[in-house]
Amino acid sequence: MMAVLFVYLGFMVLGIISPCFLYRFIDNNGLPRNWPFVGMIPTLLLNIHRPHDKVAQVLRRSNGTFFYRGLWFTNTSFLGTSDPENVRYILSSNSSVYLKGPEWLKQFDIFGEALFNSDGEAWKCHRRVFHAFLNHPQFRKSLSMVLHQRIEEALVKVLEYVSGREMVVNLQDLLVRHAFDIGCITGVGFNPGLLCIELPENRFQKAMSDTLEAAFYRYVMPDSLWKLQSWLQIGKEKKRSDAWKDFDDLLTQFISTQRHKSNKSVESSGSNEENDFNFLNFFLTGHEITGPTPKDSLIRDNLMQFLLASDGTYSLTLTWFFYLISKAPMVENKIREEIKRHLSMKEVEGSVQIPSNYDELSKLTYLHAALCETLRLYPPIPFEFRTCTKQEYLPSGHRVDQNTRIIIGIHAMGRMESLWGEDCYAFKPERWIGEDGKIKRESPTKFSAFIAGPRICPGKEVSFLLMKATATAIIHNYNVHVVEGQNIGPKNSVLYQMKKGLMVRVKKRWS
Ligand code: HEM
Repeated sequence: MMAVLFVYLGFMVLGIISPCFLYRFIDNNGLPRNWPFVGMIPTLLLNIHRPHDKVAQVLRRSNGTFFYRGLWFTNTSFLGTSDPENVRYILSSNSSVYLKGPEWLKQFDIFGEALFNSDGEAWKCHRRVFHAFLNHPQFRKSLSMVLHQRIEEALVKVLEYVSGREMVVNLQDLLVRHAFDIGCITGVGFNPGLLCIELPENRFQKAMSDTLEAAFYRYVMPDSLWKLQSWLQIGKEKKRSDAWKDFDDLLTQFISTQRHKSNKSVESSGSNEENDFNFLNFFLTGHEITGPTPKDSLIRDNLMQFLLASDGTYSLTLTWFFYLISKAPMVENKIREEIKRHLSMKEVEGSVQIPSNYDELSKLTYLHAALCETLRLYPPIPFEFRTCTKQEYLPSGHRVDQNTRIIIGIHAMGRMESLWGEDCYAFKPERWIGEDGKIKRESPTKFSAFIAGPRICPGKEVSFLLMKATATAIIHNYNVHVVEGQNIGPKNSVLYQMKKGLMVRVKKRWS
C-alpha cells in the first residue's frame, strides 16, 4: 500500500513538471508499460480521470485483447477484451467456465443472493422467476398504465414548470427520478414521488450511486487497501457502509408495507393479482414459479437489484441520448417527423401531446436506431466482469489461468474501427437501418450493451418501450438546450453516468 502511495506521489510531481513527458514515459506507444513491482499501476493512476477512454484506446491498439498487470502479490491484474470471438466464447459458448464468482461478490455483496449475483442452479431459479414476472400478461398492461400516468402527472408537470420559468435543470437527475418512480411502482407498488416540482431528497439514488462507485474502486484497488478503508470507515468505503444502511431501512419498510397490504387483500378477496401487480407482490403471494414465499433477505436482495436494473440503466441512456441529439439537429428533426407520421397523440396539461397508444411506438424505426446508436457509444453498463474457473485458451490465442479476472469492454466494443468502421466515433443512427428500411439486427457479441448468451438482459424489450415513450413525450413537445461550457464526462463507476449530470434549458415548442 505504501509503495502505491509513493509511486502515486512521485508521478504526481513528475506530472506537474511535464504531463506530456509523463504520458510518453509511462506508456509505450499508447500501451501501458509493465514496471517492476508496481506493474501497470502508473498508467492506471495517470488515467484515473478517464478509465473508459483509456481502456478503449488500449484495446484498439492491442487488437482487442490486453493483459493488465497490477501490483505484484495482489489480485489486481485482469485480462481485458473487446474481441467479439472472445466475447462470444466467454459469455455464450463457454459461459459455464466464466463465472461471476467471489471476485464479483467482492464488488457487489450489497446485492446479497440476488439473480445478478448468483451462478449455477441458484441463478437458473432466480432467472425463471424474473422471466415469469416480465412475461406475465398483467405486467405489460400495468407497465403501460404506470408509464403513461407518470409521464402525464409528473414528467410533463415538471417540464411545464421549468420551461415556463426558463430554469436550468439537471436532466440526468430528472430522468433518474422519473425512472425510479416507475421502478418503485412496478417493483413495490409504491410511488415515492421523487419527480415533482419540489425535487425532494433522493436517498435511494445517492445510496446506489455511492455503492456503484465503491464497486468500481474495489475492482482496481488491492484488497488490503479497500479493506483498511472499510475498517477505518473512511472515503468511498464509508459512503458504501452508509448506503448499505439506507438500503436496508428503505427496503425493509417497502417489504413490510407490501406484506401487510397483500395479507389484507388476500383475506378480503382471496386474490389480489388483478389489483396490485408488482414484483414484490409476485414474490410475496407465493406464485407457483417462486415456490413457497422466500425469506425476507432474498426478497430484499432481488428487489434492490430490480430497482437498479429497471431504473439505473435506461435513464442514463436517455440522458446521453439527449446530449447527442442536442449536437445533431438533423437527427432530432427526423425523429420529430417520424413521431408526427406514426403516433396518435393525446392532449394533456398545457396543450402538451403525449402518445396515446404504446403499441404504435414500435413503428418508430429511426428513434429505435438513434437509441441503439446511443447504447453503442454510451452503454449504461460499460464493463462486464467474469472470472475464469479453469486454465484454457481464448479464441484470440491468449492463455487464461484459473482465477484470471476478465473484463469485457462493452464501452470499448462500441468504439472499435474493426467492428463499426472508420466513423465509429460518429453518432449515426443510419448505420442501424437496413436497405429494407427496417432495423439491422446486430449480433449481441458485436453490439453488447445488453450482453450475450444465457445471461443476456431480460429487460431489453421493456427498456426500449420505456425509453421510446419518455423520449417521445419530451422531443415532441420541448426543445432541450444543453447549457454551454459544461465538462461532460462519466463518473468512475460500474454504471456509465455523467459525473455532474447534464444541465439543460427546456423550451416549449408551442404555447
Ligand atoms: C437501456 C437499458 C438496459 C441495459 C443497457 C441493460 C443491460 C444489462 C446488462 C449489460 C446486463 C448484464 C449485467 C451483469 O450480469 O453483469 C443486464 C442484466 C439484467 N438486466 Fe438489464 N439492461 C437494461 C434495462 C433493464 C430493464 C428495464 C430491466 C428490467 C425490467 C432489466 C433487467 C435485468 C436483469 C434482471 C438482469 C440480470 C440478468 C441475469 O443476471 O441473468 N434490465 N442488463
